[in-house]
Amino acid sequence: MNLLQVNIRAAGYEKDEAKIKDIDFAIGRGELIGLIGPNGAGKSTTIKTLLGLLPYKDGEILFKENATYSYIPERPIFYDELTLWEHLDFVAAVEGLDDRTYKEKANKLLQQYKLAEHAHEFPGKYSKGMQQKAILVLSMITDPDIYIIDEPFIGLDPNAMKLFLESIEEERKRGAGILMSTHVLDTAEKVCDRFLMIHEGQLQAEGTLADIREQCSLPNASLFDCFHQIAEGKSNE
Ligand SMILES: Nc1ncnc2c1ncn2[C@@H]1O[C@H](COP(=O)(O)OP(=O)(O)OP(=O)(O)O)[C@@H](O)[C@H]1O
Repeated sequence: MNLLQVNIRAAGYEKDEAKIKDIDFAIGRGELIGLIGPNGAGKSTTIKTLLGLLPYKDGEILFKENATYSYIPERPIFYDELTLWEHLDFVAAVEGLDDRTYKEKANKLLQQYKLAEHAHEFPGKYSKGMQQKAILVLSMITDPDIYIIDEPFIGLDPNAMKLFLESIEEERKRGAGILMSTHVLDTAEKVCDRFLMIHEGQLQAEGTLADIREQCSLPNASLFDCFHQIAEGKSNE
C-alpha cells in the first residue's frame, strides 16, 4: 500500500474559492517525487492541503496507517528561546524517542551538517543556510516514513546541497517516501523518480521524465524544456 494517497478535488484559502483542482497522486516507499511548477502554480498550496492547513478542502488525503511524516518548510521557524540541542530534545520528547539512540543520531547529523559547534546556539540567529541545515537535522531525527519538503535548496551551499542529496538518498533506501517541491530542475531531473508538474492550480503532466516528455510531445527534452513548454504554453493562451 502507498504511504500517502492524495485525491484533491479542490482546495483554497477561502470557502469555495479553489486555488488548486484535481490533484491526484500517490507516494510509495522509497519514492522521491518532484513537485514542479512556476511561481504561483499551487505547489505550496498543495503541500498545505496535505498538511491539513487549508480552510477549504474537498477531497481525500490518506496517510498509511501509523505513517509518520516530517514537513520541511521553505522558511524554517524556530523557537527564539531554544538552542538547536534544545529543539532536538524537544522533538525527541514529543516523539518519545529513545534517549541514547536519538542522541547518537543527532550527534552524527550535527557533525555531518557541520552544526556541532553551533548546537548550543539559537538557530533563530543562524545564517539562512545554517537554518535550512538545522531544520533538515530536526526533520531526520525522527526517522519519518514520509518527508514533505518545500524547496529545500534555497540557501544551501554546494557542500550542504550534496549532503542533503546524500541524506535523502539514505532515507529513501530506508524506505521513506519523499515529496519535494523545487525550482532547481536540473537537480530534480537527476534525483527524482517521478514528477508532478502543476500550472495554474492543476496537474498538467505527471510521471517519469519519459512520461512527461511524451505528454509534452518533446522527445529527449530536459525537464526544464518540458517545464518551459507547460508554463509558457498555458500563459500564452
Ligand atoms: N495565504 C494565501 N491566501 C490567499 N491566497 C494565497 C495564499 N497563498 C497563496 N495563495 C494563492 O494561491 C495560488 C498558488 O500559490 P502557491 O503559494 O501555492 O504557489 P507556488 O507554486 O508555491 O509558488 P512559488 O513557486 O512562488 O512558491 C496563488 O494564486 C497565490 O496567490
